[in-house]
Amino acid sequence: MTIAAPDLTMTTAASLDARAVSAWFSGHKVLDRVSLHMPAGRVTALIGPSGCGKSTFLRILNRMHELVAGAELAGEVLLDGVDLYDSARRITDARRQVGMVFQKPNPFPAMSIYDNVLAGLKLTGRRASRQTRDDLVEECLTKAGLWHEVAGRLRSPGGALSGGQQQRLCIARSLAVRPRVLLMDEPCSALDPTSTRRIEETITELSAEVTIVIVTHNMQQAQRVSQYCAFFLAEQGTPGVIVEHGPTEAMFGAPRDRRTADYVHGRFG
Ligand SMILES: Nc1ncnc2c1ncn2[C@@H]1O[C@H](COP(=O)(O)OP(=O)(O)OP(=O)(O)O)[C@@H](O)[C@H]1O
Repeated sequence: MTIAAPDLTMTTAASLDARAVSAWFSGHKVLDRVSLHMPAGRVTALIGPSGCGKSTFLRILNRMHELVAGAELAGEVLLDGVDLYDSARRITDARRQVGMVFQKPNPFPAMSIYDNVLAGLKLTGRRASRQTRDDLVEECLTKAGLWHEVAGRLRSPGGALSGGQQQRLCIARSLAVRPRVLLMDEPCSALDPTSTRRIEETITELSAEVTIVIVTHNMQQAQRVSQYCAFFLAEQGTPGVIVEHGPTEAMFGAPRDRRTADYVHGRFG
C-alpha cells in the first residue's frame, strides 16, 4: 500500500489571524470585514444566530470557501503570521495544516476503522512502514478518545460505529495529518448528550497541541470548552460582523454589548 509517511516530529499549535475578511456568494455579501485573533493552543468558540456567517468564516480559515461556485472573499488569513492564501502555498498544504471536522460524522463507511484514520495521508503519496502506520493509528485514536473502544476491531468498517464514535473517528482522521489548527463546525449537533460530553473532553485534551476553532449553537458547550469566544451577528439583511469577542468568561459574565448579553442569555437566536 502506498501511503504518505507521516512526519513524526510533533507539530505545534499555530495561531490564526483573520484580518478584514469579507465574503460573498454570487455577489451577495455575507461577511463584512471580520477580524479575529485565534490564539495558539486555545479553543475559540464562534457563536451567533443562524445565517450570520459562522460556517462561511470557518470555511475561509482552511480555504474551503473558494471551492464553492460563485463564492468570493477579501482580506487576509494568517497562520502563525504567514498568509494562508499566498499564491506560493498549495491548497493541500493549507488543508493539511488546518483540518476540519463537520457537523455530521463523515467516515468512509465501508473502509476499516484503521484505514479511515490513515485516509488523509494518501494525499502526499510517500511511504510509511507498517509499524509507523500502526503507531499512528493507535496514537490518533487514543487522542480522539476512541482507542479503548475499537482496539480489538480495527478491521471493522467505520460505518459500523455509533454516531459519537464515528465523530471521534473523524477527529482521529484529522489528527493523522498533524494539523496545527482543527476547525469544528457544530461537531456535536447530531450526537446524544453522552457522546457530546466525550467529544468535549476530547476537545479539552487536544487543545494543548492543536488550536481549535469551534462553531456551536450550544451556549453551555461554548462555556465548557472555550477560552475565547466571538459573537457574530447579521442584522436586518446586512452582512455578518463580529459584535464582540474576548475571553469566554467575560463574554458570558460581563458582555459589553447589549446584543451579546441578549444572545448569550437566550433572549434571541
Ligand atoms: N453555498 C452557498 N450559496 C449561497 N449562499 C450561501 C451559501 N452558503 C451560505 N450562504 C449564505 O451565507 C449566509 C451565511 O451562512 P452560514 O452558513 O455561513 O451561516 P451560519 O452562521 O453558519 O448559519 P448556521 O448557524 O445556520 O449554520 C447565509 O445568508 C446563507 O444563506
